[in-house]
Amino acid sequence: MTRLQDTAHAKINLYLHVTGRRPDGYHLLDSLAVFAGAADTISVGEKCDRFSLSIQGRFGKGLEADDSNLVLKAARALQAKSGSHDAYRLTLKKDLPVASGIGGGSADAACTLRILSGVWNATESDLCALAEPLGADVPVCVRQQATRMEGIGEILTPAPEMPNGGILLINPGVGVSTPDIFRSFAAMGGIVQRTKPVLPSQWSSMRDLVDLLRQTANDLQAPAIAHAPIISDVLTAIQSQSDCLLSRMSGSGATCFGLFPTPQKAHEAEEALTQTATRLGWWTWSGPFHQNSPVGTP
Ligand SMILES: C[C@@](CO)(OP(=O)(O)O)[C@H](O)COP(=O)(O)OP(=O)(O)OC[C@H]1O[C@@H](n2ccc(N)nc2=O)[C@H](O)[C@@H]1O
Ligand SMILES: Nc1ncnc2c1ncn2[C@@H]1O[C@H](COP(=O)(O)OP(=O)(O)O)[C@@H](O)[C@H]1O
Repeated sequence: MTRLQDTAHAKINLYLHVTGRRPDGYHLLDSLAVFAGAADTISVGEKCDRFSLSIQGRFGKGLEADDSNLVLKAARALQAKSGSHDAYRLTLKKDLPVASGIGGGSADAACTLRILSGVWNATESDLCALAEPLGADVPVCVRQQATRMEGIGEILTPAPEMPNGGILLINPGVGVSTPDIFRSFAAMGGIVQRTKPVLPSQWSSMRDLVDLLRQTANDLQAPAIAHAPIISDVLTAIQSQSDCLLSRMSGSGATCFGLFPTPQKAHEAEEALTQTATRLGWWTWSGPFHQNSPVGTP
């Protein structure tokens, strides 16, 4: 019997500036993270002696359901914090590509914390404290709301809610390692001095948002293209769709996104690219941005 279920949404870095480096090697970032409707799903089933995980979904194959899985890591971290010996059968429906710059694993970890916080009455501040050691992207995924991320991802400031636009996501099926991309970033020249973007209190339209994004970049895009040149082809394919307002890579890649005036325009672009995507084995998704529901209400 399934007791609880929640969705772990794809995180999209609309811009990503690398602004510095900590003594431990982690990079300081300034990034506007938003969430797309595309998501994994996590379900909590029967109570049992030890946490167990079964994995389904298009991208489930190749992902181990062992102790390295961020779902189990998150569940055990919250169990330890709550002092409980209860454990549950967990199921992950993995519909987001793995190691693809949209934080699927981080979203899964945060989603697990949110669902189990309902079981153990953990507070949002408990979740935030547990999120940070699980990965730099996990804290932003706890709330799944438009957020400015700074530090290595732990300094979070609410950002204006997304306008009612559409987003197209394309992943060319090439897994990209985040540490490798940060290493290449340093090797290719490292930090570029940039003016810090000033975000408004709200966006009046998608065009308003895109005007600001045009003054920004994803600093990891060039190093990722050096690892996986196919990313350039994906960006060109998205940009060549009518009504595409902006195309860019998310995170450390290889998933790229296109912004459109409406979800319908994003669907039309996805349809126009169906043949290419099928021929080349690309994963595509189009639709609206995710609008958040509060923590604890799966
Ligand atoms: C680049 C970003 C941007 O949102 O997204 P993804 O490409 O992963 O989606 C994130 O910072 C990724 O966060 P996450 O994937 O959780 O990273 P972690 O597991 O904590 O770290 C993996 C490795 O990436 C490097 N790393 C990560 C984050 C950061 N701010 N600086 C880094 O240098 C480090 O080498 C670290 O060992
Ligand atoms: N539930 C999970 N989903 C995806 N990846 C996971 C998960 N648990 C552990 N991982 C590991 O985390 C790494 C980063 O995965 P992911 O979050 O999908 O990358 P990205 O943030 O680049 O999209 C993968 O290489 C994978 O082996």
